[in-house]
Amino acid sequence: MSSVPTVKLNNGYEIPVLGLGTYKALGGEVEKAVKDAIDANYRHIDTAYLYGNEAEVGNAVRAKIAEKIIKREDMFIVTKLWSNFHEPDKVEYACRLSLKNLNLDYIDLYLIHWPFSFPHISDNDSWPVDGNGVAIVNDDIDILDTYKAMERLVDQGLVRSIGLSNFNSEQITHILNGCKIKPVINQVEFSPSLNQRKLIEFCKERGIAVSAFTPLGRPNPQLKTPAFIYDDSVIEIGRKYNKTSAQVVLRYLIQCGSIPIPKSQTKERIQQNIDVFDFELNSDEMSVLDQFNTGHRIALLPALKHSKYYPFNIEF
Ligand SMILES: NC(=O)C1=CN([C@@H]2O[C@H](COP(=O)(O)OP(=O)(O)OC[C@H]3O[C@@H](n4cnc5c(N)ncnc54)[C@H](OP(=O)(O)O)[C@@H]3O)[C@@H](O)[C@H]2O)C=CC1
Ligand SMILES: O=C1CO[C@H](CO)[C@@H](O)[C@@H]1O
Repeated sequence: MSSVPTVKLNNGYEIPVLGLGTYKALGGEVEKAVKDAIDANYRHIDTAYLYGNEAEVGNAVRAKIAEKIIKREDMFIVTKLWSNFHEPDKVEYACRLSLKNLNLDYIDLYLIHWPFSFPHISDNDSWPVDGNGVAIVNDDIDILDTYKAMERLVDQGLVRSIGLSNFNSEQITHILNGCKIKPVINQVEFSPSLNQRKLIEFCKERGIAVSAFTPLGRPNPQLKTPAFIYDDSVIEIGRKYNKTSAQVVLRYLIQCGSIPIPKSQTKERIQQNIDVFDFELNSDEMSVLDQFNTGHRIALLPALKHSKYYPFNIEF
């Protein structure tokens, strides 16, 4: 089994160009998925404090280290600061909670999960709402102040790299204008229906890599959505290379310059999703995939539209 190609980040660390997503994968299932992924040669795992599965992800990684299948330094573990820990003096506390959950000595990449923030009511009140069920935001915390607290985690050796997630171009600029340590990555939703070419170009010019979440658009076999998974033109391209439409899509996203993190807890799909390094789409085939760009966003979080840090009120 050959290793997955890597992308060199702006601080010199390398990240495998494809990773395993874990949102909604819980308990024994996620532990098994991460073990299956490591056996299938994944070395990059994406989790978050919000997902409530850091402990299981860490268990799987440590089990594979104990089996001598991997060493800690072979793995690239990503987790994220949730929005109720944006107060600068809460950031180290949150990071230590994640480290404790993972039961690892350091995190490879720690991301600010979203630019908007919530008040910290308790560690596990992740989506505080008022008496009418309306989201409570805390717009008094400047994302740069949160980011500066993240920088201190690098200085302390708790995390190797820091980055952003769901940040738009203006928010990235705000960070770049005041930071000491450049973010290495902005993790955003990116699939053929939400073609992030402008944001990728913007990030690339500034030395920031882009990882692609919800890369498969969360396929629904009953509804046959998203179209790019079930469309005959994509299935046809797959047939030419003996690949599924999901593999064609992941290949497309990699060739667009992103780092996709498809989630699966099904062994066969985990194996399938990483088996995308023995073919290349030509420019006509890339154009077929480009045609699915409707701008449809799954992670829209409309309840937060009124926050001054909501990222989707400008073009990119
Ligand atoms: N930073 C952020 O705000 C966000 C980050 N993320 C991260 O990105 C990851 C991926 O995104 P996610 O939203 O989970 O969506 P995905 O687009 O990765 O879709 C996941 C779904 O696709 C199914 N699937 C996986 N592989 C295949 C395949 N080859 N063929 C058909 N179906 C398949 C999975 O089923 P099954 O598991 O049953 O195999 C699951 O139901 C998340 O898990 C999370 O780690 C996601 C959203 C937001
Ligand atoms: O990581 C995440 C998983 O998906 C959720 C909803 O679609 C997002 O809100 C969240 O950021």
